[in-house]
Amino acid sequence: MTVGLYGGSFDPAHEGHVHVALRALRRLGLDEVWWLVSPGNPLKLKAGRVSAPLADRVAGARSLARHPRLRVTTIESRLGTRFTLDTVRALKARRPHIRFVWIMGADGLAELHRWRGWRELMAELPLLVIDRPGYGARAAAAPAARRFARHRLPEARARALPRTAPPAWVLLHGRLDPRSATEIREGRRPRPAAAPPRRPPPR
Ligand SMILES: Nc1ncnc2c1ncn2[C@@H]1O[C@H](COP(=O)(O)OP(=O)(O)OP(=O)(O)O)[C@@H](O)[C@H]1O
Ligand SMILES: O=C(O)c1ccc[n+]([C@@H]2O[C@H](COP(=O)([O-])O)[C@@H](O)[C@H]2O)c1
Repeated sequence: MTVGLYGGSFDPAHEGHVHVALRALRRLGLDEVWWLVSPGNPLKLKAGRVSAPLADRVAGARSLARHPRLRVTTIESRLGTRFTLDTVRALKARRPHIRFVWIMGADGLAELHRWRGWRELMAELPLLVIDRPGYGARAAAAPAARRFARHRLPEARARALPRTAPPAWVLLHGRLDPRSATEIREGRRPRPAAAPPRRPPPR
């Protein structure tokens, strides 16, 4: 079984998140994508940023992630982990038969070198990066992209990513989604409405 781990604050969740999760599901042919609603992004906590309560963020994500292969979870709060490296190691130990892939937007790759143990994380599981307006070039030139340049797979080989030994990563270009939680919180975009159920993706 192959599972994409999609970590985020989801404060609030929006259609950009659904776009990322469904692209990952389809391009990689994953069995499931698990949304890991973070109890607190360590970098945001350090900067003193306060998020909405976890239960509210989970409820918002569930109202959007209406697809049989998308699961919105509170795994990190249940495990008591905050750093992604700890979460991934705990999940791999508990579910040794699952092939995990980490999923993030291009802004995440641009910042990855600020995460605790980011080099070790790259050695734990493959990474899928989905391009995002304004971040593609920064991501491709970021310290993590340079450090792991020789482990980058071409987009055409994205489907092989879940079964490729880490470190391995792909930056997927293509249709971009401009939505962001910051804009929604600042009132520049309306809050997302609950979406109707979706049909399963073509396999
Ligand atoms: N429109 C988007 N396109 C690509 N990736 C996205 C998009 N929106 C969010 N992501 C990715 O989803 C993950 C979770 O993002 P997060 O919950 O922080 O939302 P956000 O819109 O980036 O929020 P904020 O504006 O508060 O930083 C991150 O890896 C982020 O890069
Ligand atoms: O492990 C870290 O040091 C780390 C630092 C920053 C962010 N993360 C994770 O990155 C994911 C995206 O966070 P966010 O707030 O940008 O949506 C989420 O799962 C965070 O826990 C992890």
